[in-house]
Amino acid sequence: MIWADFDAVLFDLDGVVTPTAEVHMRAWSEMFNAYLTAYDGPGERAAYTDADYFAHVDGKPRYEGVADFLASRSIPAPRDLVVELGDRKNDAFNEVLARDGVTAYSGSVLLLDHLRDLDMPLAVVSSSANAPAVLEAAGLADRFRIVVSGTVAEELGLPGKPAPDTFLHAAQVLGATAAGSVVLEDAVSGVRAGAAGSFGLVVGVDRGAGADVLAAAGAQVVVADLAELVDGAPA
Ligand SMILES: O=P(O)(O)OC[C@H]1O[C@@H](O)[C@H](O)[C@@H](O)[C@@H]1O
Repeated sequence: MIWADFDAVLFDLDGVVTPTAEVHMRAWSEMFNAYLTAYDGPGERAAYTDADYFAHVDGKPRYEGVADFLASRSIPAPRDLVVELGDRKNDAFNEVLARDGVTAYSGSVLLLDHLRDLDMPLAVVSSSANAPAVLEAAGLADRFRIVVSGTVAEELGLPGKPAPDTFLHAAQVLGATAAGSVVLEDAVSGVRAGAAGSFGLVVGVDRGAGADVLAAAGAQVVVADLAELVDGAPA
C-alpha cells in the first residue's frame, strides 16, 4: 500500500475502526425480532437474521435501515412506525455502549498510528448519529480532523450511504479530491458509496459481509484487518 499516492483517508467507523457493527447488529436483531414476534399484519414475518442486516440495514442511516428492511418483507412502514422502531433500537445500542464501553480493533489503531506518522488528513464518515460518542468511548476522537456523522449529514441535507455525498463532503473539508482519497468500508452500502464517488481507492474490510460481495459492490481491495495496510505489520 503506497500511502504517498493519496492526500486523505476516509474511514467508516462501525466495523472499520471499532467493533461496534456487532453491537448495532445485536441491537437491531433484538428489536426487529421482538417486533416480528408480536406482529400479525401483512407481509413476511419470519425471524430477522444477520443476512437481513447485511442486505438491508448495514451502513445505512438509522431510519433508512428500518424502512428498507420492512420493505424487503412487504410490511407496511408508515413514518411513525419507522421512527419508533429506530429509536427503540437506538436505546438498546446506547445501553450496551454505556455498559461495555468500546475498544477499537488493534489493527485499525496500528493503521491510525501509521497514518499519523505520515501526517495524513483523516476523516470519519459514518451513517451513525452515535459516531462522536463511539469515538470518544474508544479514545480516538482526536485522531480525525472531521467527523461526518448521521447527525451532520442530516444538518447539511446530505443523502446517506449508498450515496457518495457524505464521503465527498469529508474529502472536500480535508482539501482533497475524490481521486486523491481512500475510502475504508465494511458495509455494502458504504462500498457502493465509495464506488459511486469515484474515489482513488475503495478498500472493503470484510467483517462478515463477504469478500466477494464487497468486491462486487465496488471494493478494489478487500482486507480482513486494517493492519494489512501497514507496511511491515505482522499479518
Ligand atoms: O442508529 P445510528 O447509531 O445513528 O446508526 C445508523 C447505522 O450506522 C452504521 O454505521 C451502522 O453500520 C448501522 O448498523 C447503523 O444502523
